[in-house]
Amino acid sequence: MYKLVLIRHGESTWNLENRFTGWADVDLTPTGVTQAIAAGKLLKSEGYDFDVAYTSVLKRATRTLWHTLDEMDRTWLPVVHSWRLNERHYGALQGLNKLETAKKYGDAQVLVWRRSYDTPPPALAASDERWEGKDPRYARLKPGEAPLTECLKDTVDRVLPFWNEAMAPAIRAGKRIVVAAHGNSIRALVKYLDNISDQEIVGLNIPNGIPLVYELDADLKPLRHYYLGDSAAIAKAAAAVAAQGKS
Ligand SMILES: O=C(O)[C@@H](CO)OP(=O)(O)O
Repeated sequence: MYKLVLIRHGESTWNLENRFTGWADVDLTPTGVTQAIAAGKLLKSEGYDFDVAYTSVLKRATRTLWHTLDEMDRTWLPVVHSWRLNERHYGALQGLNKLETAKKYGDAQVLVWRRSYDTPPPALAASDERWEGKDPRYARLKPGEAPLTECLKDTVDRVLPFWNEAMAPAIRAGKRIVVAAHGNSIRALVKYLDNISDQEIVGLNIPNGIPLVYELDADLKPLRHYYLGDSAAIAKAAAAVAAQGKS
């Protein structure tokens, strides 16, 4: 039996301001730092240890990982960054307030933009100064790989090659891995691992900074999964994420 630990980054400044974030590279809030430290303490106290860590190229996930590993006295572990673990790109919604957007376009439209499997939010123009495609961290991407918007299906399509080519082989080789990523890149992975339907995935929300453990069989099929920590607090945190786009 293998174990895989997934952690959504701690609260970010735009989580706090309730803004659509996507590939915008915002930092953790002090609460977010506290959550990441608590995740490390919890993992350590429950006897978890890792051989390699994976994260995105965004600082809210990277710093979450650093704080978590620091608490575990594992800052020396190899850390692999991939843009494929980035948050789902939020297109032209990036930077807008979720509540104000719900008041303007309605809760139903915002739910489609936030959670539908295959309807992307309106795209950014490549000429828009908010577009990240020209940032040096994306210089090695092939033309067309840096998105202008993404639905969850697009995120699944770009996360899976990284799962298949990096994470799954590492797990099979006996490496204990931890992944610090984002609400929707984790939803993409969970959808694939648990074979969740396009309809059901709409209702799945990942809370900030709480380790999600997957136990996998020899074929990397999930046997069970669970969050570490207080289940009532975790359910409340997931419900709060679901409510962010309601007017
Ligand atoms: O804004 C975002 O990029 C994500 C995660 O914070 O939000 P949502 O839960 O609306 O997908």
